[in-house]
Amino acid sequence: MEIQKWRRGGVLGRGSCATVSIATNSTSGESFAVKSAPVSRAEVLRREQSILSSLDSPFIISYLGSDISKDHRTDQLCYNLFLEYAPGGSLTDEVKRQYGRLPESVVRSRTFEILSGLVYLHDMGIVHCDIKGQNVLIGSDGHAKIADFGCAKCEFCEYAGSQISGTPMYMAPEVARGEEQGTLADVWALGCTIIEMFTGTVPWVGFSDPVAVLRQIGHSSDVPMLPDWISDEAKDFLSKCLIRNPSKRWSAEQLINHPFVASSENLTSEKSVIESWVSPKSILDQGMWESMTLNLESEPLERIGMLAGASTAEPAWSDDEDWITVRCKSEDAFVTDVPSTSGGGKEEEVSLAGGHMETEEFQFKPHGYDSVSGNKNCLEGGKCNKNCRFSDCNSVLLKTRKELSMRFLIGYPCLV
Ligand SMILES: Nc1ncnc2c1ncn2[C@@H]1O[C@H](COP(=O)(O)OP(=O)(O)OP(=O)(O)O)[C@@H](O)[C@H]1O
Repeated sequence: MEIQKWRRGGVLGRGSCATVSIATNSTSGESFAVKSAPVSRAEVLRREQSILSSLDSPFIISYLGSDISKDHRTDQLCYNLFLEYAPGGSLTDEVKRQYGRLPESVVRSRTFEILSGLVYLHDMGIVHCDIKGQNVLIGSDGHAKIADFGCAKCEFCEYAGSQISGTPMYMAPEVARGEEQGTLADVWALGCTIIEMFTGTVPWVGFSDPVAVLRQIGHSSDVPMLPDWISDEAKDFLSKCLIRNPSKRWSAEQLINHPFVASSENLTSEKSVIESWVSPKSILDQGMWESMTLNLESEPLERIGMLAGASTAEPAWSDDEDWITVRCKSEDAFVTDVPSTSGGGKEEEVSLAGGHMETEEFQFKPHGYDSVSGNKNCLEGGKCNKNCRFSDCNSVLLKTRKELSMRFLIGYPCLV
């Protein structure tokens, strides 16, 4: 359904080129994500739109439309890209929730899903150029979906894209040397993402300097170290992804038949769907230089400059939205009364419960999204119409006053 009237909710994340917020379709009541940037700086978003709008795969985040709106706070025109909302956050978030290591069975099915997305993209003549845990989102169907096409190159699109781009830690040797960035560079990055799923860390460890890591990737004969506890099948799969010479590296199409993933088609279990309903996170805890996306034109010094700039990211929550400050009265049971949403900054009391909250004072903003029943509103006019348990009403977002980088969903115990 075309999205004509919609309402912007709280910020889900901020990247280098855009802010992503949750939004509600005023006609259907359904939630979706809106990725916005000022019109004057929306070139990357328009490129993303031109690529995403031609795609249709369960393993790629769905495009729902776009428009231009006026930001009432700044009076600026904003370009908005409407996307399927991925309530499970990113794959990096999923790894963190599992204490930094996904079980091999889950790694297999996530790998199968990302690989299926890559086979589809490569067949369409598209190179993603920035595959990593942060750019894979977990959808409401429990599937991993490739997102963030801001760096993508497309053979047949209006915006072909030519420059080398991506995230240093995930770059293939030929990319780090600035030579080429084709579909096989996505396969190398997939190998790095699998290491991230197994270990919870970036593939190259012990580097404090992006130039050193680019030099290591581009000019040594090393490949990232494979975890020693994984199966031989997993090691063999990774060894095919992480071949330094791109002409010898396996393609996504070859890898989809590898025994590591061949049997995992239906492995995304009900459990992982349920586990995927969790708080989207701040980007601040992902602000390490290792994971920054860059558009790398050429020189190391320039690259460092870009990294330095990128690391000054703003907090993922802005204070100019109409959050309401509430005080936690009890540590048990229900949201018994959600105060009205009128008036940002107004302090009200609310009874909260279930799971410990480490702070007593926080802010919230209802979005009317119920994780149990799907897209139905469980909040009407700021009142909870169901006496939702925390876990029933997943999109009431909370944030602490003192730590802007933290946020919670009602229903989730402290995730800090
Ligand atoms: N469809 C979505 N559903 C839920 N959360 C999303 C969605 N799209 C993006 N996000 C959140 O917003 C964050 C930033 O989004 P995204 O990576 O697309 O922005 P970007 O500006 O392109 O980032 P980058 O700096 O990597 O280029 C993501 O890491 C994720 O947490």
